[in-house]
Amino acid sequence: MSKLPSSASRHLHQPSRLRPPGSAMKRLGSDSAITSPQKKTRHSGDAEDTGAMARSQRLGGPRAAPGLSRSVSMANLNSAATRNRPLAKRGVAQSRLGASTLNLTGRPSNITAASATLARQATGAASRRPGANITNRVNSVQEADGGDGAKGKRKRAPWDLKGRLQDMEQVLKSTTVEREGLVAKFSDYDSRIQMLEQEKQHLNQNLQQSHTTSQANQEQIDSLSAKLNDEMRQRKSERERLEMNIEELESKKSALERKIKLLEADLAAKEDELAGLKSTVSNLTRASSGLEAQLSSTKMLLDDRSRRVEELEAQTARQATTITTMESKLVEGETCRRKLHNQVLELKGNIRVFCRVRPLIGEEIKNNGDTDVIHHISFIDERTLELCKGGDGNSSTMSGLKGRGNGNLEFSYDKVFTPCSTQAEVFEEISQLVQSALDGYNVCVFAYGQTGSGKTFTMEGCPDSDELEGVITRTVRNIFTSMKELEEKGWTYKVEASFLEIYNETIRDLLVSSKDAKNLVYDVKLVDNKKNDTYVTNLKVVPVTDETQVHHLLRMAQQQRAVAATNMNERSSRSHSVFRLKLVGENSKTSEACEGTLNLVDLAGSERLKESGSEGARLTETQNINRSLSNLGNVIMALAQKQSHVPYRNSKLTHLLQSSLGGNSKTLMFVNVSPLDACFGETLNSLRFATKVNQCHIGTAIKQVKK
Ligand SMILES: Nc1ncnc2c1ncn2[C@@H]1O[C@H](COP(=O)(O)OP(=O)(O)OP(=O)(O)O)[C@@H](O)[C@H]1O
Repeated sequence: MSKLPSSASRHLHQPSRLRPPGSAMKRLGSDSAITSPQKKTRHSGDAEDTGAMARSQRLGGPRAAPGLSRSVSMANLNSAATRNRPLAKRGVAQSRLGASTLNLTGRPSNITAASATLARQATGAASRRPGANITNRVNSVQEADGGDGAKGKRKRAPWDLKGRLQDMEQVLKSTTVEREGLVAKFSDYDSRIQMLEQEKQHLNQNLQQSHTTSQANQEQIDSLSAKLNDEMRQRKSERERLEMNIEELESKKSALERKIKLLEADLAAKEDELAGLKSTVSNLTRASSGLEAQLSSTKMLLDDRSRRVEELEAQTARQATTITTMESKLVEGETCRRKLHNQVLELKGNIRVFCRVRPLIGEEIKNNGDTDVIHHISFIDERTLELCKGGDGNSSTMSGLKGRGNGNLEFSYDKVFTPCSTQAEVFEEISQLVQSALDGYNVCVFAYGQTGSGKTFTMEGCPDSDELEGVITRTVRNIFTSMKELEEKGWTYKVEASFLEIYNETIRDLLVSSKDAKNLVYDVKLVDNKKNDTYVTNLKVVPVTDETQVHHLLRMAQQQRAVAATNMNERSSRSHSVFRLKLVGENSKTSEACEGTLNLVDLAGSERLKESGSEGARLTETQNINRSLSNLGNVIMALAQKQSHVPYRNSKLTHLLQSSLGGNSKTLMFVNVSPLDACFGETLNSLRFATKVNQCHIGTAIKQVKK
């Protein structure tokens, strides 16, 4: 009995020597926690413990202490053994086993509890008196026997001390035996406890070792974890970088894919183009071979042509010689032509008369019964017209006029233009005459007729219409065109223009404004007393080189002309206008030179005084006009009759035209006739005057050769 407390107390005081089992178990648990499925079946048996150990070893964790599993196995065995023992004995054994097991499982509270139980049992056994215990047992035996009735012994009577002593001895014996058994068991337990202690120490050492190993492993795990974390961070950043790279590459890839698609489309187009070009190249190759063949044939042809060219060049040289000869002949022919031309004109007469009847215009047609038929004038042929006036008895008595006996008068001139004649037709007839001025002749064309008969229309025309251009404009163009043509024949000309008017026997320069000409005196003078050539003092003479310059001068003169209204014509020109071109030519081939003057004169109206109804200033105008016109007739008559004195100086007009009316000039007079029935008398006067002029033979025109 004394051993039990010491043993129990040893157990009670030993836990301090033990490493806290919880920590070991925890380590094991933590080690084995990696394989949690095994943890669930951990306490199911030795095999499972062995498996756990094996797994623990495989995992590299601390090996489970063999003693621990052994103790557990033993505890299990003991527990199985105690199940077959009597209940009283089993309690002590269980307590011990429980203490042992609990020590191994490392639960200090359980150890304390087990130790307390053992202590209580020991204390209880020690504190109980043997006698009392035996008495109790005897009593309990007796009670049990009494209770059974016939089976057990009867309860001893109080007086049966001997019986009772025997019972007590018997109980003592059995108690002693039991005690001995217990002592043996205790000693057995002690030895087992010692063994377990050793085993525990061994386990603790193992545990310590495992702990150390575990710590090292933990450190290793920690460092590995840190490394792993670093590695993972690096991997993560690397992955992020790679993902960014991938994204970038993806975008690049998609851009490249788009580019590839574009390039593919481009490539397809280029391929198409290439195919087209290939076919073009093949076509061109075929064409080239054709062209090469053509080229070789062309080369042959060219050689042939080169030979031909050489032949032609030789021929050309021969022809050039011929041309030079021909040209010299042509010049001779031109000189001859000029001679013949002038001979023809001389034969025609040096003063010629053209008659022109203007058409009815505007209101005149209406007043004529809405017809443009002129009743009193008949056109017999190109040179003859007939004036018909019933009851005009004077006509037949007029000298020089043919009468048909019906009262009609017939007038013949070099040409008669009807109202239908155009400006171009009129000019056609005088173009050869004006060209004589280029040949060195003095030419004078003047228009005579009553106011409103068409003199200005004939000479100047309508400036705004090419079709209605008059004689002056067409003459200027014709002269410049002829000058150009004559250049080929060696002729070069200098042309000078002047434009004047004679108003009330006063000369006025139409190329100078009235303001500029204010203090200038214009007078007609003879260039040379031996000749009839005249000039006008202070008159502006403008050198001209082309048609445009002359047109400019004509426009200027037109503005300057004095135009006054009269009863006969609202635009009646009350002055004589004289446009003069001086043409000086030289022939570089023949060394010929010539000087001609062309006078284009628009005379003032020739109406009679009593019919014009003029008074005052207008009367003076008319008188001056009539005087100059009648003097013109007198000069022509004197020339025709070859009188010794020709009254040129009686009027400014005849004085100015002296050289153009004399024997060395060619003169053309237009007699313009009004179609109006009311103008019959004036028409008759004009036609009579023209007839007189037409009958004159002034003389032979002389070419003015410049020396
Ligand atoms: N052949 C013609 N064809 C058409 N109209 C014409 C013709 N001749 C003259 N005329 C017209 O008759 C009118 C008078 O003509 P113009 O002015 O030429 O007469 P004139 O004789 O010059 O008169 P004046 O002596 O008063 O200057 C003008 O309106 C003119 O346009």
